[in-house]
Amino acid sequence: MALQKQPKTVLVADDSSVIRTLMQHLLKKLGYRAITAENGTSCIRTLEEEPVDVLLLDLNMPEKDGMEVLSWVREQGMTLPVIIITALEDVSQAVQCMKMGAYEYLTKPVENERLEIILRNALSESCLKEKVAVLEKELIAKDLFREIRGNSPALRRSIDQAMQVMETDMNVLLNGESGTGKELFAKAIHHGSRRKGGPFVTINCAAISSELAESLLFGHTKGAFTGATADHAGYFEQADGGTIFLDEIGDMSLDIQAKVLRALQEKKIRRVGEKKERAVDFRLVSATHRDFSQSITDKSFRADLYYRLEEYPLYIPPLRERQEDIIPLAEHFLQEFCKANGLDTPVIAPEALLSLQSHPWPGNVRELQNIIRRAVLTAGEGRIASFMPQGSQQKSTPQPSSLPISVPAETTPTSAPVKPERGTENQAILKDIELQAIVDTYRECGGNQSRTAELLGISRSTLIRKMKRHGLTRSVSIAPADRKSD
Ligand SMILES: Nc1ncnc2c1ncn2[C@@H]1O[C@H](COP(=O)(O)OP(=O)(O)OP(=O)(O)O)[C@@H](O)[C@H]1O
Repeated sequence: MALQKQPKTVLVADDSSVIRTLMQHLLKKLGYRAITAENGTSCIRTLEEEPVDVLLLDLNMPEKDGMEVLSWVREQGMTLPVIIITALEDVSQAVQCMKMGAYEYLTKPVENERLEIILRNALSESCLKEKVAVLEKELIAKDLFREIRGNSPALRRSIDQAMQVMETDMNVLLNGESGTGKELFAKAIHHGSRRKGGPFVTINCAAISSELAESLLFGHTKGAFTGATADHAGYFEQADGGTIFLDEIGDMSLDIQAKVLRALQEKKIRRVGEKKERAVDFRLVSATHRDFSQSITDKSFRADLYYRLEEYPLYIPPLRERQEDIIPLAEHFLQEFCKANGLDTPVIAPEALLSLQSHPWPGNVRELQNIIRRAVLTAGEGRIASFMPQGSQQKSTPQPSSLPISVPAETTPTSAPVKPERGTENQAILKDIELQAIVDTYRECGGNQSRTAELLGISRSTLIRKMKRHGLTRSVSIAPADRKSD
């Protein structure tokens, strides 16, 4: 069933009940929804309470007159067209109204046909303006978030939320695994805020010792402690007028947490060794990969600070939750790295691309970026045949006990050997990747060989040969309890 178009709402503000009734009648005939106000005060109240598309405004009204209403409309930043309808033609008044942003100035009596045309034009113009404003906003957002590649629904949701909050001054808590792009989000939020002209100061809380934290965050005066040879402004002061980004905030000591809470509540800080307080105007964006509920339960993180930090919680999904982004990101990193280093861009073999999609990416986008860079450096003949697992992958590499198919210990995938000859190294890596791809796909297909072969793009007999070569037996055990029985 087609949705019915909602009629546009026209507010008629006029102290004459005759005019209001006549106008209401005419507007209804023209297909508009007409509402009325008998003076300036009730006109403003109506504008505050409900959406109005056009305002037909009389100038001479009791309480607040039309000019006052018009200036209130503009002060509020309302963009609706205001059509002045007045009894007396007064050129200087008309000029003043137009200067104040009125759409049209008409004198009574107004011909019905004329009013009809003016209303239609005013509405289509304001509709056009709205569309331009939406497009402008989209363009700005595209530019702000252009560094954040990927178009998966999960990532788009995070970007949309960041766009909603960026123009406000709310504290944002970014939550996501390491390497998901939290810092990129923090930067985009800063650049999309009214503070964009101010500084963006980043601190990794995990990287500063608790002894130094106070002085680094809040500054110190000369002589405050041994080695304090000069006055020093801390990170909060440096962020004055801008945004402070506290990365890994879950690693902050309880002592510093109390001081950060105070700074957030009072918007004032005190340098170490100084009595007076200094006012600082900052917005706080913080990030963590932790589950705070645990830290709050075990009292390693203050609940009151947590609630302040997460005025707006923003979740950044791990790469494995946005499969659609893996290949576009890989291609982007490939182009970017080759361009930056003046290298020819190699092509990626289809099986290598496939292996990217079956990897769980514990190091997220950072891991993908590193793997692509390393693959470019080791690519032979302009072709990336396979990807080198990163050191961090070791953790995620399935061990025999966690595999759905039995793998002899000596053939368990490993990360690259420490420093073998290049040829041997590449062979070992290729072997690892192949084994990994087979194991992952086999598990995904619930032990169905034909389906596994199809997904891997090889024949069933090749799959069986490869499984034999890697020492993989066909005894499949999908349930964890069964695994050891192979
Ligand atoms: N969507 C993305 N598009 C392009 N590059 C990305 C994207 N996400 C992350 N990166 C890149 O991955 C790397 C890690 O990103 P970033 O430092 O923002 O992650 P993080 O979540 O803050 O990590 P950590 O928690 O370890 O500090 C950076 O080089 C960043 O440029």
